[in-house]
Amino acid sequence: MAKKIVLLPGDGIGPEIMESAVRVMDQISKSFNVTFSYETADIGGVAVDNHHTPLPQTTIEACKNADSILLGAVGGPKWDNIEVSKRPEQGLLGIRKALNLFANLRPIRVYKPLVHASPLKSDRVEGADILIVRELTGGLYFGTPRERRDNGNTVVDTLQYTREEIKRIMHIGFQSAMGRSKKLTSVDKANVLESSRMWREIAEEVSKEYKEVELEHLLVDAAAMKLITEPKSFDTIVTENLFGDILSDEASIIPGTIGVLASASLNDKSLGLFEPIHGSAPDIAGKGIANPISMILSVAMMLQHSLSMPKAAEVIEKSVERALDEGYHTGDLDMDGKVLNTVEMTDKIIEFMREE
Ligand SMILES: NC(=O)C1=CN([C@@H]2O[C@H](COP(=O)(O)OP(=O)(O)OC[C@H]3O[C@@H](n4cnc5c(N)ncnc54)[C@H](O)[C@@H]3O)[C@@H](O)[C@H]2O)C=CC1
Ligand SMILES: CC(C)CC(=O)C(=O)O
Ligand SMILES: [Mg+2]
Repeated sequence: MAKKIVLLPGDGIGPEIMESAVRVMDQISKSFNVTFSYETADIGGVAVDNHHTPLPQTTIEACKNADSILLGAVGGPKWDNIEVSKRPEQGLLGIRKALNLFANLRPIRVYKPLVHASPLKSDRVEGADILIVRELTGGLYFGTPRERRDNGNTVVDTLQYTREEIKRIMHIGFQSAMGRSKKLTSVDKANVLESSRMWREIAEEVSKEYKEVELEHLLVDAAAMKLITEPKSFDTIVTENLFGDILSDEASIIPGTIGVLASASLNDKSLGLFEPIHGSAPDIAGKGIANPISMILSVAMMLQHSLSMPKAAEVIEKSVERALDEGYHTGDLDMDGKVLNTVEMTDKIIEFMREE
């Protein structure tokens, strides 16, 4: 039976790189003799324009009935000054909450050809391989109250976590570390924040169930520095929502561009949403030059984590690596070789997929 994939292209470069994703899926379909059926739905700014809300109920329903979901990106200057509940970003936060996608996996791998694309010294980045496990449905992005008070002269955001929310993401952190090199760095700000002190306590508690995993704690400010100075000292990182958001964008310096970083957002069932870690890149939207690799590797993560097709995921990863290895890249990467646009880069990757 056909696997039902909901496509949420969103805004800015979202639709441009989603086209690449669908072409790659079509190739997988041919090579592996599987059928995908696609349903496209609105989210973010495009949904505000078409439905007056960044997350229409029809989009939530389509996602709930899907085998898996791909998302491009949301947001852009057009919607920066509308009322908060209608901001495109609320659509993304809303779908994460509606589907309980609490575990966000953000791998940072330096493909060999990217070693010299990084602004960091190559001996620091060669072989770096990090997985950031980011809590995705709690913390500052969701806590209430969040409001202006005192005639607009005071502002409140709320950082709230329950014990259960921390425990479940900690288990994902430890389980991920078990499948890798058994080292887990829990990142917090326990010298200042009560929420971080509870985070650290729970990390210690849960670690008793994973005796083989070496657990270390790192304060987020020091972690931000060490990620750049010693990226290879990390294996798996587990952290709360805001810290994970910031640290993963920072980590894009390691492979040299945010345009190659993909992610999986998973719940406790088997449903997942797969998306690049970057945003809608309004500065390059409409020019056809976005790097499609972040989206194409999100397809690979979907095949791996959601559709039980690890071989197909491998074909995509190998083809991406080969394209980069042969010098083909988009303009966001500072490396030797041939600069291609989004469509040409996708063509190259698909050409190599056919040869796998
Ligand atoms: N998951 C999502 O949908 C996210 C949405 N946003 C939204 O996106 C909009 C723009 O946010 P920014 O802060 O500019 O972050 P951004 O991630 O969109 O862009 C940051 C920089 O990275 C570049 N970049 C990003 N993706 C690229 C790709 N695939 N290829 C080549 N270059 C790429 C952009 O051109 C820009 O210079 C905002 O409205 C923001 O709220 C931001 C982050 C995540
Ligand atoms: C709501 C989003 C714009 C948050 C974000 O930047 C992300 O998830 O990477
Ligand atoms: Mg972000």
